[in-house]
Amino acid sequence: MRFVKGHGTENDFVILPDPDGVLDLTPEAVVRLCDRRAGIGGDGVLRVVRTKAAGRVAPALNEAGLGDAADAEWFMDYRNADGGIAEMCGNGIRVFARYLVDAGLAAPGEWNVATRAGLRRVALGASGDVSVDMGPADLLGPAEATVAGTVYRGERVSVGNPHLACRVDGPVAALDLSRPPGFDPGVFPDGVNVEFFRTVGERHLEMRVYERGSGETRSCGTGTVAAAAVAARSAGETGGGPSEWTVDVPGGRVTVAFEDGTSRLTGPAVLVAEGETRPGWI
Ligand SMILES: N[C@@H](CCC[C@H](N)C(=O)O)C(=O)O
Repeated sequence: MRFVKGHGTENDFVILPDPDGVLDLTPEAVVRLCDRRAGIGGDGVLRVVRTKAAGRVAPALNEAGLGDAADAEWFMDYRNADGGIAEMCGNGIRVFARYLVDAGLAAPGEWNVATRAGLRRVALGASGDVSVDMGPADLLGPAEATVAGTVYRGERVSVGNPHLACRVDGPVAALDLSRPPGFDPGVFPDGVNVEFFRTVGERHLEMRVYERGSGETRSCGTGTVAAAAVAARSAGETGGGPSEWTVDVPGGRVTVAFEDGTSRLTGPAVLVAEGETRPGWI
């Protein structure tokens, strides 16, 4: 099985080129690939499938209107490190787009990628940062997370996938995220990605995240959009006007811009290695 390894602000992925959707990518195989000691290591897997073959790997979604090759040539089949499926990945889609250009499967420019959350438009050059139109960040009301016995009030946010973005007063580095934050499973029946953020300057946040299905990661693109959306609303910037936020995460920095009811995530996407798994290992 051929693979490429890449990351976006150190949120790292095993990329599996599978244009015809023929790999038997079981949850167990994903866990083995993402294992940092016995496998390749990663926060998730990005399977690269032609949209016209996506019916093989995501049949229900395809029937619900994933789009077709005219809308998006490629489908991002994203998996968390625990083998579970997620709707969207903001760092992953940048790495996915960089891989396609690097492999000569897409040209630099602007085009759609099909995801389980719908189509997302990426913009990238021959090298450098990648921008993604992430769609609207929907603020859905208050909820709580618990870390080491302390309750943090936050906001439920949908960026295609579920988030709980909690503002904290002190440095995010002080939080103990060695265990999963507690949350109400009645509010989040499918689990949730929990962000903790603090304002460190004008339209400038620092953030840490505990991801559903992957644990604490060095960055979460959809999470940065969720945190910036909550911060923008607190700053009274809820209209269609331009509002650009810088978000520092342990693995680097991204920017999140809101305009005309949508959000744009911009940040690095780096490919670091490629290879082949040993026959029979998976
Ligand atoms: N790291 C990703 C989000 C990946 C999916 C998430 N763990 C979930 O289960 O929703 C990002 O960069 O957005």
